[in-house]
Amino acid sequence: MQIEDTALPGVKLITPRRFGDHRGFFSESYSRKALAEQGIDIEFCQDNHSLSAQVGTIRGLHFQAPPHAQDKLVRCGKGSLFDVAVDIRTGSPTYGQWVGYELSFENGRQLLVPAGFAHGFVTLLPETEIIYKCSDYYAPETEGALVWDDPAIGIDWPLTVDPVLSEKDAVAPGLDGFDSPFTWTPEDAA
Ligand SMILES: Cc1cn([C@H]2C[C@H](O)[C@@H](COP(=O)(O)OP(=O)(O)O[C@H]3O[C@H](C)C(=O)[C@H](O)[C@H]3O)O2)c(=O)[nH]c1=O
Repeated sequence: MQIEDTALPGVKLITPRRFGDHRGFFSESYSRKALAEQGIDIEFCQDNHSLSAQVGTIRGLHFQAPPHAQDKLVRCGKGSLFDVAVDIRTGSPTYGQWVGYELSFENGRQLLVPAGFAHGFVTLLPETEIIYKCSDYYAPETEGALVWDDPAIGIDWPLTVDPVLSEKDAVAPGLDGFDSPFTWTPEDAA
């Protein structure tokens, strides 16, 4: 398994090994032990799986606030998507900055999105399925959202069509005036 740092400390790009043969491939898509051996020891408790039928479906930018903040380990089970993490920790040197990567069935890549980061994605193929592990349970009373196209964040979405959005996502607020429930500490830089 390959683990790569990104421009946002804590956000990691993870590529599990695939064993190909005449039948196809086998991959350990998740191993707590393998991650812990590389310093990533998270106790995930909930798996999420969603299907987005249309290209250009954007889900996000979402987060859960403490005490139910979620680390997420995201992968694409079918199709392709551009997965984005945004640093929303007050005081962080990278506050409001984002990283994005194509996760697809083909490339098998995964993105670790720690608590303190908003998460969202846009689909690049029809019938795309996202599967992700969460380190805390769904707690709708703690959910928060930021609007996908906030110029203050400036995500360069690979969009070729008008986005397909939920009603909630279409009216989410921007970063201006956002009172983040997360605070960065120097230990986060470690
Ligand atoms: C997130 C969640 C939702 N739900 C129910 C609530 C709604 O009735 C339905 C759809 O929820 P929502 O429209 O919030 O789904 P997404 O827009 O895909 O939200 C997710 O999108 C981005 C990409 C995320 O990272 C979050 O996990 C999550 O916010 O599923 C549950 O029952 N459990 C859950 O954990």
